[in-house]
Amino acid sequence: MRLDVVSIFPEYLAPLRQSLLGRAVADGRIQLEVHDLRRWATDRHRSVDDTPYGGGAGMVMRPDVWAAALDDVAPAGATVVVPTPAGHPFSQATAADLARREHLVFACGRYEGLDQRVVLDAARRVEVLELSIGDYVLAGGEVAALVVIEAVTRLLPGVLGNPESAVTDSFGEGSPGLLEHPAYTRPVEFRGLAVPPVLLSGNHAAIARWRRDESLRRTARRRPDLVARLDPATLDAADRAV
Ligand SMILES: Nc1c(O)cccc1[N+](=O)[O-]
Repeated sequence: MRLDVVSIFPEYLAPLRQSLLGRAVADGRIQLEVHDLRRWATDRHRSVDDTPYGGGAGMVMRPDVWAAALDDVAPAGATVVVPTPAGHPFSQATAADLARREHLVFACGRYEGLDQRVVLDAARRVEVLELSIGDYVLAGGEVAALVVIEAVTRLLPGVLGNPESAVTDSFGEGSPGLLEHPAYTRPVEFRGLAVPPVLLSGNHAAIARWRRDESLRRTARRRPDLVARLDPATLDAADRAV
């Protein structure tokens, strides 16, 4: 997979060269290039934004600068991802879809975002996905791009240390639509808090049952919206008793 990220703050993307992803980049399993949007600015002030038509607060990022950048960085076949609070909700399913693509280009906006014609123009020749990672206000798209890139690249074969955890995590492909159960490690007692005895029992069936019950309880408490989406056919009698 090739990743290109365009931003006026390229240094924001430095975390992409750390940890497992950084190792995949260093050994060439993933190609990564981060671009400073101001490289495509044309005036002597290297400006990238302007006042909004129709008035209102804030500044809008200029279409000429962004279009020139995407013309260079997003060839035919690439998928352009625009992180924006107005985007389609990003989910694990979206991450799995993006993980199957060859070339992702992240257009990280600032201020009030990109002139909409940047999206409309790019969409004439490549797929453009406007995605939101959540209903809260960020200063720009860079942090959202980091979230999406991590969620996507950890699904790529050979990038994640333990492929199994990509399946068992909350929302992972192996997860039945439930939040992950609580996890414990040594010591068996810590500050007066003990590990649930079932986890020490060696009884794998009982451990699996406890973990499922805890997932159901946690999901019912924290994410009733996920419970409402569960397929009743996937719940057995023991589930219903939780
Ligand atoms: N929420 C938000 C934002 O405020 C700015 C850029 C991107 C996002 N987002 O992807 O969710």
